[in-house]
Amino acid sequence: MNNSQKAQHLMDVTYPGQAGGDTFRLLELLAIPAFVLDARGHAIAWNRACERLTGVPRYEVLGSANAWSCFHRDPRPTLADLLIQERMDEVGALYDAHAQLCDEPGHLSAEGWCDMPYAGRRRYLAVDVSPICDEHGHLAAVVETLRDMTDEKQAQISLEQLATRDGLTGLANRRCFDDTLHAEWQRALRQQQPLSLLMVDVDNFKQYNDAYGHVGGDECLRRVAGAVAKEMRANDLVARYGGEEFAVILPNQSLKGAAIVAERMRCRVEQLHLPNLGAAKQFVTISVGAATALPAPEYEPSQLLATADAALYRAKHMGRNRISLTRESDGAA
Ligand SMILES: Nc1nc2c(ncn2[C@@H]2O[C@H](COP(=O)(O)OP(=O)(O)OP(=O)(O)O)[C@@H](O)[C@H]2O)c(=O)[nH]1
Repeated sequence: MNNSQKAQHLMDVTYPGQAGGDTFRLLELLAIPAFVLDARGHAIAWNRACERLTGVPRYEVLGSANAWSCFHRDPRPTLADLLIQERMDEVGALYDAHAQLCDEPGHLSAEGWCDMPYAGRRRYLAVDVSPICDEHGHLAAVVETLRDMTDEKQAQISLEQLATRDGLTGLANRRCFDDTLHAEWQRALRQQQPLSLLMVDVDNFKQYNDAYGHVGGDECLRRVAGAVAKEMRANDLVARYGGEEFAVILPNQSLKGAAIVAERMRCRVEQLHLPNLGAAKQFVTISVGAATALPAPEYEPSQLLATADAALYRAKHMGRNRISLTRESDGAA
């Protein structure tokens, strides 16, 4: 039996007497993972490549409405399900990106992360769906083809990280900070919410470098960065602003809340107990300036920065290892 006879035999066994058997046979020969759902959402084809991608053999899927469970841990429809159930308005919420494949309705592509619970590794899949209609134009089935784009996606994420991360500490870099501050300022303006900013500076760091060398200084910056970042919530951003200075954006946070975060950071760094024998406290400490603004069209984010900077300067002036908050006289923010 040659390969094509073998494939034919396999399809006859798998889909005995199935209408559209030729289509399914072709599908089986495809190197691209593909499956077909009928108009009720039941799987009627599941090719070899799809078995390899998902780790699920066809006999476990065919005839069931559970194709989704081969891709996701929690219940959620495949793109083919969405097309069958006429729920295309949900595509945007379920996938990272999507587009119409051609002018004809129902031909769609989308991409996003899938858990792949049986294959055992998350994968970023690009998915295309196309409807199959009967002679009356009614939807009879939907073909879904899949491409594993995990390597490409990871390369893209790494590139984005290179562009937005600080190489020494792994925190957001200055460019990312500037972009985020601008975006958060606009959001706070639209939503009329407060925006808080912390400027954080390592105390007596010149002495630290002098005592422990530049390599020791770098390690110290990494430890301080880690401690500062531990106080962050999901929507906050902590960045290396430059040298031994860090900046923290706290969206929708009052000055009182910002002061609490700042004090927690100060304590956390102090508790690292990193020796700095040249400093008064004998340990590495930080000073923090906090400022809050309710953005208005006549103000600029740079004013908030200047106010937080002034507060930081005051904390240094008052003896370091402390936080200082905005005062009215510090400016508009
Ligand atoms: N190891 C290391 N040192 C850095 C880095 N960036 C800046 N520095 C050093 O940080 C020190 C900052 O010194 P100063 O600006 O005088 O401030 P300070 O000694 O911390 O004094 P106060 O801020 O007033 O408490 C300088 O010695 C810089 O060379 C870095 O990436 N790695």
